[in-house]
Amino acid sequence: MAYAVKEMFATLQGEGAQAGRASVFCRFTGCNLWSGREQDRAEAACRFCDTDFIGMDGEGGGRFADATALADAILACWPGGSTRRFVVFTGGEPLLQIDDLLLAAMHARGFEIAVETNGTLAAPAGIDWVCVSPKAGNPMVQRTGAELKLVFPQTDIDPESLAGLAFDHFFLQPMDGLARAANTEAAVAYCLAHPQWRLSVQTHKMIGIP
Ligand SMILES: C[S@@+](CC[C@H](N)C(=O)[O-])C[C@H]1O[C@@H](n2cnc3c(N)ncnc32)[C@H](O)[C@@H]1O
Ligand SMILES: Nc1nc2[nH]cc(C(=O)O)c2c(=O)[nH]1
Ligand code: SF4
Ligand SMILES: [Mg+2]
Repeated sequence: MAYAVKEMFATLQGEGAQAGRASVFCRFTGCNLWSGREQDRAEAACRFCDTDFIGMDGEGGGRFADATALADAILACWPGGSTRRFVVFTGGEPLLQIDDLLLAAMHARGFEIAVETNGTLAAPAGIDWVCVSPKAGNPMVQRTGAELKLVFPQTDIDPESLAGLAFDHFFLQPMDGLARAANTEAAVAYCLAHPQWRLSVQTHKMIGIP
């Protein structure tokens, strides 16, 4: 299968329990909850997205003909040596495109594989680190994983409704946008009162890296 990739770059994972870790980010084109066009945002199934995932015109983006071609490009992007290789598949919605061939090609190149998903699609087996970030009003199909990272606050999602799911880590990530400061304050207060939850700040935005 061919893969459509918006951009690919080396950076530090900015969010969640892997924050600070050297990574290659592979951002797939397209999402099932928003077209990505600003004129569609107000009516979209997910309305607070902070990401441009349209097209294949970003740094390192393009159409990759098969899993070997994409995996080789990701390896070429990896800045370190032969250990601790780490790829984060994101988007857009990466589970629209990830398949077993791609996972096998990354593992063959010595990569640990992480995925950032909205949880509306089942994750295939073989992903080493599944981060689910549920979106209010949309079905949560993928209900297990390494990390649940809830953008907070979202009307219609009470964190306690998710607190019993089988994840190793539970994070609240303040919703970025005009109300980021107030959302951060609310997330801090929530974590203080509900210590199962930890705060995930988007550290890459603070220090100005992608
Ligand atoms: C752009 S999404 C791509 C992956 C997938 N579609 C998803 O939603 O999880 C990557 C991460 O950014 C989070 N995110 C998106 N918009 C955000 C915002 N305005 N503030 C904070 N986090 C945001 C998502 O919830 C997700 O955890
Ligand atoms: N540095 C960095 N960390 C991230 N963690 C999740 C991101 C995403 O957009 O999926 C992201 C991102 O875009 N940049
Ligand atoms: S599901 Fe993820 S990529 Fe899609 S619009 Fe929402 S935050 Fe953005
Ligand atoms: Mg991002």
